[in-house]
Amino acid sequence: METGGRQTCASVQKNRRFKHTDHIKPQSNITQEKDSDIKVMAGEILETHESWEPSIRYSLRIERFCFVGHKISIRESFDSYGALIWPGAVALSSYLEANHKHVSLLDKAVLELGAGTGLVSIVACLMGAWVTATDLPDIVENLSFNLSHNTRGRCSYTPQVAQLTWGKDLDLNFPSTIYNYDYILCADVVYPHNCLDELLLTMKHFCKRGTTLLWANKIRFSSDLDFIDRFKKAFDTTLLVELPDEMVRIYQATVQD
Ligand SMILES: C[S@@+](CC[C@H](N)C(=O)[O-])C[C@H]1O[C@@H](n2cnc3c(N)ncnc32)[C@H](O)[C@@H]1O
Repeated sequence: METGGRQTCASVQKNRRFKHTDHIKPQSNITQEKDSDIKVMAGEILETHESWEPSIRYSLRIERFCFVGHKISIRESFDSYGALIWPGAVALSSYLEANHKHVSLLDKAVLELGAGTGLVSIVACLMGAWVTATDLPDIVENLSFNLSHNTRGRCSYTPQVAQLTWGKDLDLNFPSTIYNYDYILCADVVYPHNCLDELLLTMKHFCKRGTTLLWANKIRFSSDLDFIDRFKKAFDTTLLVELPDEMVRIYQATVQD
């Protein structure tokens, strides 16, 4: 059965297998690129990112993937960062599928931050996890649709969807005494926005002893590298994957000893 990625670019995605690596390449050659996978025109590395806006230039459509032996169709929407499937989501989904023995999600409690259209949460759910996918209030309707559409009748656990604005009311809505997760998943949550402090705070809130955080991100800007420095100071981190062509890295983080 076909497996492993976006069906519209199967030759690229189908046989991709990610392996653990300790190697990291310098990012000095990050340049402007057109990412035809997600139809977003990313800007070049900037010292400041005030002028950066993604240029979304396509019509509403369904993206089709095949992961863990299941066909997945994702309904994208308009006018929001959470309306598109970003490269980090494809990379993290591929990583989870390829490393299912190392990262066993079976019967694990999984939380996704900034889930967007829901691809990563769907893959985690199909791998047997009890998943809560979270995002901003405006995003959760399409997120719920995609999760429900792709997991109904296929999964042991019905995925949950919750509104979660980074840094907001975490102790109130997600008190650590009640909400404990085995895995926190994040894909392309770092890009030029003014909530990076709140994002790191939220990662720290959920990543407790016994939790593993997996974060996949396309590295575009100097501000992304700054966040990586802060991320490394906040957690014990390992670079699991680096995809130079896609400029995507996947980090694993656990609480510091
Ligand atoms: C670049 S998109 C990535 C979406 C998805 N993870 C993917 O890789 O396809 C960033 C996501 O973070 C969410 N987000 C941005 N700011 C947020 C905030 N302050 N609180 C919660 N989610 C936020 C957006 O709504 C969006 O879904």
